[in-house]
Amino acid sequence: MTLDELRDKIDNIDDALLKLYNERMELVHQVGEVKNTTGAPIYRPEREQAILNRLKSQNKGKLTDAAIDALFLEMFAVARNLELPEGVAYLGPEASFTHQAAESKFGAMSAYLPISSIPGVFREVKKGTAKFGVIPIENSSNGIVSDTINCLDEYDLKIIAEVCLDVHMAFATVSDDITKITKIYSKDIAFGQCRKFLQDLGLDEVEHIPVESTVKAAKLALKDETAAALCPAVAAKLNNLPIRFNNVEDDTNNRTRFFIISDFENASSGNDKTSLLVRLSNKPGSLVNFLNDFEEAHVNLTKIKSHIVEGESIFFIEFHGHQNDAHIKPILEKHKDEIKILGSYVKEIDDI
Ligand SMILES: O=C(O)C(=O)C[C@]1(C(=O)O)C=C[C@@H](O)C=C1
Repeated sequence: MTLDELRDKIDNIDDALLKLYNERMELVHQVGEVKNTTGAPIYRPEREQAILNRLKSQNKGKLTDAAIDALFLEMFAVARNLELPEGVAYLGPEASFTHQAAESKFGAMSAYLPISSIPGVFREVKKGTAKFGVIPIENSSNGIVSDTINCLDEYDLKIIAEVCLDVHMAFATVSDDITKITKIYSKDIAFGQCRKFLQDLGLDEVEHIPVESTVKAAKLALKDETAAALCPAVAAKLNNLPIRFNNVEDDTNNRTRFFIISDFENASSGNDKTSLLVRLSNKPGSLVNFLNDFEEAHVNLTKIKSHIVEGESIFFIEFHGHQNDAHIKPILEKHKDEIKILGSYVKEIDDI
């Protein structure tokens, strides 16, 4: 076939797709009307997951699972915005890793609100300025984010989804001579994550200047020929700062997990994870007794981390399953005075 013939065929398919998209959006609009009468949430991660699973299992074409995710998640985000435009608050600034995590769930069309602190994200969701909040919960190198645990404890909001992102750093500078670099801007945590790279290039001795965000680091490096920034590639691109080296972090498996919080509870998807905060009495064996109940019910515990809130020790616990599953509900009921259920949500990863 000639190029023109191939393009004619593509045009025909695009016309058919447009018609189908509009037909689908018409139905989505009707779903929105039904939900409006009952006050049901627009975002249903478990329904989206079920659609994706069904499509992937019947897929016989060139599309990979990741490609199906990319196409359909964007379409769901557009659909949700047509049902009811809802804001997304995230730990900013723009181009932060949390922003990327937010965009991976809420697509290009959502109204985003960068917030400068984790408690600020919780406040804005609680007030209703935004329907959803996106915050980091843990990083594979740096562990649990205490601010997020504190806020999950303090606020009556639910975890409704998790997102996991590979965290890659770029070394970006306007200088084309690395030996002229006298200072590097980044977030304090990032210098430690890129220590070997800095040593290898003889940049461990130059001044390391910690700033609030890697986006700010990119902005500062842009103004100074003797400076560089360690920042996500998107932050460098957003500021037109040339990237000299990509993926400069020591641990190339560096990953961060994020939570999406809102004011509603998910229904079961059949592939869920649940997060809890647990305050146990200060008696010998109380933790073992608590955990035994999960073992006896064959519940797979995936995480247990102790955390101090105002001098008091609490546990952050996660397990596979939904809080309403028949084998889990009785355990949560038995311990209801000791636990705070933070949410059940579609399991994206087994553990970070
Ligand atoms: O099924 C629903 O509840 C819908 O609102 C429709 C739809 C979709 O586009 O298929 C859109 C948003 C929800 O998150 C899940 C699915």
